[in-house]
Amino acid sequence: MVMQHATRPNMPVANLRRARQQLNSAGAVSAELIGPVLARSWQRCADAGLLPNGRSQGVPHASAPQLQRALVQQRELLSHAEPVMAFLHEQTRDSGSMVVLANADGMLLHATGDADFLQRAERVALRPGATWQERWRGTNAIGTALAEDIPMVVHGGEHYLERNGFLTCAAAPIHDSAGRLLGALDLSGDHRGYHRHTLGLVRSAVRMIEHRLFDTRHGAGLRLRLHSHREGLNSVTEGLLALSADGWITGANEAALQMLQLRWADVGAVQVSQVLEVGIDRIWDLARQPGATPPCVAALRGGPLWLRAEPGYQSITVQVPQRMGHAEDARVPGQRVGEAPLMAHAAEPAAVHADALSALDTGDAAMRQALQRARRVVDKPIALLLLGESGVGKEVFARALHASGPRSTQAFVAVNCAALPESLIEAELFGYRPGAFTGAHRDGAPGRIREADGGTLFLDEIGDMPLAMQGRLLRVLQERQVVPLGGGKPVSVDIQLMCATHRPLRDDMRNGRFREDLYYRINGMALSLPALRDRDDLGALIDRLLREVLAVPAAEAVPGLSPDVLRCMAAYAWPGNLRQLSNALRTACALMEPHDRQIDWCHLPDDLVEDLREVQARAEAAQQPQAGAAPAHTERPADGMNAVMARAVQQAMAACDGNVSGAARMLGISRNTLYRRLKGAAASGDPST
Ligand SMILES: Nc1ncnc2c1ncn2[C@@H]1O[C@H](COP(=O)(O)OP(=O)(O)OP(=O)(O)O)[C@@H](O)[C@H]1O
Repeated sequence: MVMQHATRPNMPVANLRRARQQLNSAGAVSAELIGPVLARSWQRCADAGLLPNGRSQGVPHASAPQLQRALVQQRELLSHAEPVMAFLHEQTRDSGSMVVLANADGMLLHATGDADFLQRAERVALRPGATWQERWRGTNAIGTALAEDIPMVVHGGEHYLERNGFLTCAAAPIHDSAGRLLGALDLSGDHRGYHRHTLGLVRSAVRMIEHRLFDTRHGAGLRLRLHSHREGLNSVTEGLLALSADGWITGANEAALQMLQLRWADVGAVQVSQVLEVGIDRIWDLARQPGATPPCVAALRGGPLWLRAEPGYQSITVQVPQRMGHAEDARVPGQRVGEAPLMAHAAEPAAVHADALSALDTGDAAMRQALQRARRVVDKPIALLLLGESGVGKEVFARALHASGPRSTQAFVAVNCAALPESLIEAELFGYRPGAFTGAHRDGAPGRIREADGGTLFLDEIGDMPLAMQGRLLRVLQERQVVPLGGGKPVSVDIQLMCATHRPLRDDMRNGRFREDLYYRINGMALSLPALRDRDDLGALIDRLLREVLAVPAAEAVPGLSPDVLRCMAAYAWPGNLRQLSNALRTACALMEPHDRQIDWCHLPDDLVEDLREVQARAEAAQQPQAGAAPAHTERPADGMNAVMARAVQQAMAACDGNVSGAARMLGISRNTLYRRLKGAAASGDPST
């Protein structure tokens, strides 16, 4: 099979042709012909059953709501990548190219580039929402860079699928400061425009993104910048280390790992004094003298390095006015005694992140009370226990609290204790040393508790944790140290603990299913989140969820629900709570046609329609004097349709601050109809309207 397209000079077309022939006849390809990386990739594609000249069947493409969800999940990456992508596009403008960002699953999140090339790229689905994993698109820079976790160029005929042979692409993986793969950045263009500096440009852009992510995550704490040349400090090629106050390395970038000859598994497990000839006290001294000349110190496993230390905004000393409280009270966790926080900086993230908690307040009294109580302990080391039925939003609540607190720039690590097999929980939580057990990764793993160091550990479904593991967890919480499986030195950890369960944990404790000592450790304060059927803000909640799904700003209208549907929803028991409501609205948005003005029965998932129709039938039957059917679990007892409608009207009016037009839009009815309903309610003496 002969590929049509040219390749770059150092990969002879003849080699590619022979490698194709080998693959066709022997099912295997020789690394000598095309290099080990490409050979491995082609082999994976062949093993996945891809035909070089075929069309792949069933390639996944995200729907608008799925893409929206992926964008929300990766909003931090996106917010840092977008300006860098714009910059990269600026550098390559009019060269017939485009810049693409993909998540770790190879789904394209964002693309920008020259209009004519964007159009050509559309033809091979190089656009947001498409998946560019190797198994669907064959060897390509994004998919292969992610699979191999290395920066790489895939040029012309090196693409496994013939139809991608017109492209030349350079991509590099993006990592966070713990080494987790977040996605890849790619620059694609016509293969005739190949330039050998393209990969260098992409790598620099990725370093910029990783720098920005690092600063956001670790800006509050002590950091070191490293370089083998003094002029390299503060450039994109510098090494970055985040340090705990007592000198543990808690985050890094790849350059720092290379300079110090460390691996990602060493992050959280190695002290700075083990790799650099400098103690933590000297680093703190340097951090307090921002203008001082950077010193050059010996790296214990490499050449000398210039370094600059930065204290982070939590540690900078300023005078705190007395009326703001005692200086001691104003101290941020992790801050050293005798220092007070720089209020201007500390207040700034607080103001930004307070929105995360406020956004959860859509008017329900029980939820508001839980939020207010949580807000009071947000900056205190109090373990929080969130109680409530499945799907009420316990994890969403925990994330919002983390985002609103002083640890917001640090990790939020969620572990679902019910989802892990008992045999894996231990390794997952506590980490393990190389070779600790059969099947262990050869580099070992730091474990989720250490990944949460400096941030928040969220243990979901803690009630399902096996008793033996409860004992180990208790020891970690008491001693604030983790010992990885397979032995080794205990590693200190500083975590804010939040736990959640839908189980009656007190009962479990009384009948021996849950350790009493652990119960009191994790329950510094318990908050119960209301079930959706007990909330009185359904209208406002729906409005907020729709805005989120459709990414509509507050000032613009979102489609309303048909009055019929809303009435039934208000009377429904919602066994799956907010998860069920949110999924139903996502489905509805995906099924709406551009001309649909409101969400109606035809847009809802079938099983929900079935339940809601049952609610409707029972409510109508209840209005007939002789209809005696007992209400099913799907219906609120004694709710006639009029009462349901009155409540829906009341909620909509409250959500819109009494604005009749807004409430009518939310209910999907005309203003006149709403006035009629308000009048009717007043005449019938309904106190709620
Ligand atoms: N306040 C909210 N705003 C928007 N969506 C929400 C909110 N709360 C919950 N959801 C939706 O409900 C889903 C479930 O939320 P979450 O995982 O926090 O619930 P949970 O109570 O922790 O559930 P479980 O006990 O099953 O783990 C979320 O993925 C989200 O789609």
